[in-house]
Amino acid sequence: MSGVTLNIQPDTGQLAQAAADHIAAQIRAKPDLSILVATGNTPMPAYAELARRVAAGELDCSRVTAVQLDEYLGVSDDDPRSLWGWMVRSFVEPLGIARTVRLENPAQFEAALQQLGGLDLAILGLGPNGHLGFNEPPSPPDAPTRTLEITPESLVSNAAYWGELAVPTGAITAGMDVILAACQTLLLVGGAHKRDILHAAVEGPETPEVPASFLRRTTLTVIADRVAWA
Ligand SMILES: O=C(O)[C@H](O)[C@@H](O)[C@H](O)[C@H](O)COP(=O)(O)O
Repeated sequence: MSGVTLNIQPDTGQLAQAAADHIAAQIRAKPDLSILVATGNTPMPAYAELARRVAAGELDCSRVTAVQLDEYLGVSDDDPRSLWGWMVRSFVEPLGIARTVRLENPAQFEAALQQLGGLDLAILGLGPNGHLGFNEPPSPPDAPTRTLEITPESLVSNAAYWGELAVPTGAITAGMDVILAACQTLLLVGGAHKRDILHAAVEGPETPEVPASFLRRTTLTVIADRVAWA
């Protein structure tokens, strides 16, 4: 079943609370939830709120499986730019998650997902160019898990994460096919600079030029702050 639920929050703090509520409710309903986990800046306050709830004994994530969404090519585990490292530090460890699926290569990843029985939830951020993970435009809905060159626009947006360090130019990403097969998708969007692309994703035509526009084929919840929508 597909359908879009739009949840507009007054500010980024309440966006994080609403996102944590949404994710926590799904974990309570299915404690062995399998979750595709975005890094990037937008979800971090929500992950911190989930970690607070775990530490307070309000939420148990010990049976959850965390699945890696994307990674730069040629970056070792101890490199500060490792997206695996970012996911482990921000989500896996603070939530007490024991099981993970790492994205190493397309064949390994697809086999691991099959063994897992698919994804229950995909937590996603929205690229300024409409990308999901590193499914850069143009990405059709059947774009598979693959390695690719990061677009100049995403190199600029990713530079904000790493200070003086250069952004690697290659990446591997879970495919559009993997994301769109998730039982539910959650798109987290904050900031006025995302307004146009958010409207394109939610209201514009479905097009490979805006990969996020295909999320409407899934059971999609968008949680955004007011400036990203108004
Ligand atoms: O980092 C990731 O996991 C994704 O590769 C990326 O798709 C990200 O979610 C968007 O680029 C939005 O990033 P922000 O949340 O930092 O705006």
